[in-house]
Amino acid sequence: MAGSGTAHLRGDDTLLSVQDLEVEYRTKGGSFKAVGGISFDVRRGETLGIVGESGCGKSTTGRAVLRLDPIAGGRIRYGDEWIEAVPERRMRRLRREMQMIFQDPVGSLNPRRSVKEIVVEGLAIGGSSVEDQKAAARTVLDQVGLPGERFADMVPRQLSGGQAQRLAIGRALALNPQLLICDEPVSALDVSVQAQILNLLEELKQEFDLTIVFIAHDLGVVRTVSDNVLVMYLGKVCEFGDSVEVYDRPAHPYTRALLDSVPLADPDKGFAGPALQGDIPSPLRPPTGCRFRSRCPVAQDKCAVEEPVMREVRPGQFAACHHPLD
Ligand SMILES: Nc1ncnc2c1ncn2[C@@H]1O[C@H](COP(=O)(O)OP(=O)(O)OP(=O)(O)O)[C@@H](O)[C@H]1O
Repeated sequence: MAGSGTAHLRGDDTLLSVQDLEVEYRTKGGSFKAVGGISFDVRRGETLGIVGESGCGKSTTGRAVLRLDPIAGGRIRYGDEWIEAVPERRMRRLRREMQMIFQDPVGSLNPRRSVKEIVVEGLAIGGSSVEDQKAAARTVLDQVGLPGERFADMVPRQLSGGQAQRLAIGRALALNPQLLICDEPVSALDVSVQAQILNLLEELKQEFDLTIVFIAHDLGVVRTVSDNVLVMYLGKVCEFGDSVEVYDRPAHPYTRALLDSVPLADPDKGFAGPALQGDIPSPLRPPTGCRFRSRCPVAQDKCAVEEPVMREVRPGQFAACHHPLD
């Protein structure tokens, strides 16, 4: 459940709980909240998709969970620990359990290390013997579809984009993570390769009981992998719910517009877009009231003066909108 701040209930199976998170950046033009008070829970074994247009704060949210960006407000609970409060030494250990996969796999890998060394790098921190490390590296490389005999001695630039992303996933897996934060992991890849990487993530999730936060601007991609989906706009959550429900019956006009902008999201309906008119307002000067109102086809006077709060529009589906869609 999202957007309800500390009021929400959490079951024991919640691995990650983000509560009223705020992240502020300082720029030449002034400081602004890239994430303006968002809340969500992720259960163990769940994949949560986070979607929204470029700049809405998806990556910032992911980085804040790993405390790579300073948390300006709110709380993040991982397991039994409060991320914003743990000492940096403990945080470094927790970051092994919470691995991040990035959009640009080649850029995220050390160009001077071989494939084998990149995987072993993570294992070495664990203090295992050299023989154990080699065997574990071979296993990991097999698991991500890069058989050691062919790939072990290559360097990242010799790999295709898809192979490099497999390696980045293998490097993360070597650390035995519980949570994977995948930040646009397939956006830079060809469509056919995208499907392979998504399948790989799904297989690994099942095999290793992973919990995944999957960040993407492409709703089509998120739909195929997510149990729940969180839709963000200008640093706020506008909709949250079961991904099938949200896709089939979006309640927020922004979600509707995003869906309509996806070419052939539904082959029967064809391409309904471009549905999103106008530019995203500057985060330095967001609109008053509802942030989406300047681009919203159903906005009315109230939307300019009163910020909508998240409320349950259908069981398990929440939207921050004064005029949710039926
Ligand atoms: N280090 C930073 N300093 C200042 N502003 C930043 C910084 N990082 C991100 N921003 C700004 O914060 C806002 C949110 O950025 P963020 O990268 O989280 O969005 P996003 O939804 O992940 O978009 P994208 O898909 O383009 O990465 C944007 O306006 C961005 O320009």
